[in-house]
Amino acid sequence: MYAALTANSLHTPSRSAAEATELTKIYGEGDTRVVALDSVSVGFEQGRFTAIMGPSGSGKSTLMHCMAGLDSISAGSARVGDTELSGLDDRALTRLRRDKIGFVFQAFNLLPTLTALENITLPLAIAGRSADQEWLDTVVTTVGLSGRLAHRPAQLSGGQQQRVAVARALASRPDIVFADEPTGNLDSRAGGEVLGFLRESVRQWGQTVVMVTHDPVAASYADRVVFLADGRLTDQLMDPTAESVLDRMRHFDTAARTS
Ligand SMILES: Nc1ncnc2c1ncn2[C@@H]1O[C@H](COP(=O)(O)OP(=O)(O)OP(=O)(O)O)[C@@H](O)[C@H]1O
Repeated sequence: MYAALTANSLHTPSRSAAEATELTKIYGEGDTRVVALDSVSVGFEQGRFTAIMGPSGSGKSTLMHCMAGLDSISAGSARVGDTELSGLDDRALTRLRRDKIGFVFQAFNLLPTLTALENITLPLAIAGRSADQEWLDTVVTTVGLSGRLAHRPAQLSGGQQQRVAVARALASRPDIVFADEPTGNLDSRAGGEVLGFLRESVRQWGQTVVMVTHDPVAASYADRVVFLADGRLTDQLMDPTAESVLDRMRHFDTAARTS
């Protein structure tokens, strides 16, 4: 039997790069009211790779979107670095996302008319910041894109496009990278490469990464997996392997069927 969580709370002992405290998100009202997150408390440790898992509809994307300032929160708080998100207006949230957060989405979200290099440096250009050339070279080399920088997204494979997206997320040295199903559109080899680069950014550069995934193999690249069910945190696993994640998921399935 796995240890039950008495509180809906998974705080980490050291300083968190981002933290939710009793975070609640409610969509709709009346008959359409959905409690997507129900008083969730969780910290995402600095310089660590955390995966968020759980069944479809359990609130994974909502948690990520609320923590990344992409969605408003209904109650409780969400903090990124020293910034409390709940008090921020749209302008301040945009600035926070631009300056502090890197994003990797399932659908790559590259601009088709720009080259790989232009896509990578676009967030910096929008922020009016010039790229740190040495850092950019390091990132581009690490993700294996040196020979592809002049290509447009349509001239790149899915795996290469997602590597551009990873380089774009890392280029500004953000406080935290949020990745939403980053390997969902990739075959296992390309997916493994992308996960390897995210893992490497944590190991080499102390990057903080938070990733939503359905895939136990993807989750095994993380240092820690937190599990959601019905908008609540149910468990966590440290130093996961694909087998231990699968095992935990089977346990939840059994518990759900017998409860
Ligand atoms: N914009 C919205 N309006 C209304 N309800 C929403 C909205 N976004 C999410 N929900 C609901 O909130 C709950 C949590 O959704 P969420 O997308 O966070 O789950 P998830 O775990 O990411 O699911 P999946 O794995 O299928 O992507 C679901 O019941 C969903 O229907």
